[in-house]
Amino acid sequence: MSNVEDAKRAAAKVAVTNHYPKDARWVGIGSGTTIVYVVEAIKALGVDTSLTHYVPTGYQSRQLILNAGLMAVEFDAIPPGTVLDVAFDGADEVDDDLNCIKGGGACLFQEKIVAMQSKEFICVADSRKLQSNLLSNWKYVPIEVAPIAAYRVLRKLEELGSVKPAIRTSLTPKEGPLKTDQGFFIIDAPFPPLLNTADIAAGKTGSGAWQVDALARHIKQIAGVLEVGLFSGMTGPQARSAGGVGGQRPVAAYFGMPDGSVSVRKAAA
Ligand SMILES: O=C(CO)[C@H](O)[C@H](O)COP(=O)(O)O
Repeated sequence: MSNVEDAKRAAAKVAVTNHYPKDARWVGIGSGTTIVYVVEAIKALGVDTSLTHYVPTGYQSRQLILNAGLMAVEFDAIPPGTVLDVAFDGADEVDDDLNCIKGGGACLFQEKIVAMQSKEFICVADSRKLQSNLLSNWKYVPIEVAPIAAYRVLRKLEELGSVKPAIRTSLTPKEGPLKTDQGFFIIDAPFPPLLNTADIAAGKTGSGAWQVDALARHIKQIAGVLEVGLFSGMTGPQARSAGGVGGQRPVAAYFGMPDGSVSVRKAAA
């Protein structure tokens, strides 16, 4: 087992220990390689899961839930008014404000609606994802788009300053664009590193540098965009005190470090 895998497992264990309610009824399960260790940690708790509904964020996530012997309930089968107790997910990068880039695994749309339907969204990752600013190590924003609008969206992204945005292609021997679980395309749009709130407070703007929320809003406004892989704005508790349900930004992010420790970033209340 590599150090990175050990780090993911360690972070998942601490995140689940700290945030999994023992009487959970509705739990969001994200996508990717790290979430596998979250499900492992949930099973290791040894709590009764027979009445718990696990809401997947895509095909891989659903298979993970089913293979663990847990009950999978698709997002559109959640009874009206139900708020998930918690959602766990990985991330491609997390900044000082706990804004995230997601979508490396092409599941960002379902990941966002599950996070936003949850009281608490918890992020689990390894130290490579821990950065002060988004787009430092991970170089592009994944964006889910309607296939018919893909070339128009590419041009609009260039107008926003993206250099060489590209339609993601399939990793399989089948040539052509990768299709998401919605049958949409993913565009990967490189931008320069984004500004965090400390940069804004310090008056740092930088040429062509976007603030996270502002870039997310501008991309979302392009007709043909289903969802943007920038998770920013309110946390779940903030959204609920504003009369909403949940937020896109995690309340806490856990990072497995190379020395075996787990580093935690928590959102301000
Ligand atoms: O956003 C995602 C999928 O759309 C994943 O959560 C993200 O890519 C992290 O994956 P991994 O845990 O394999 O590093």
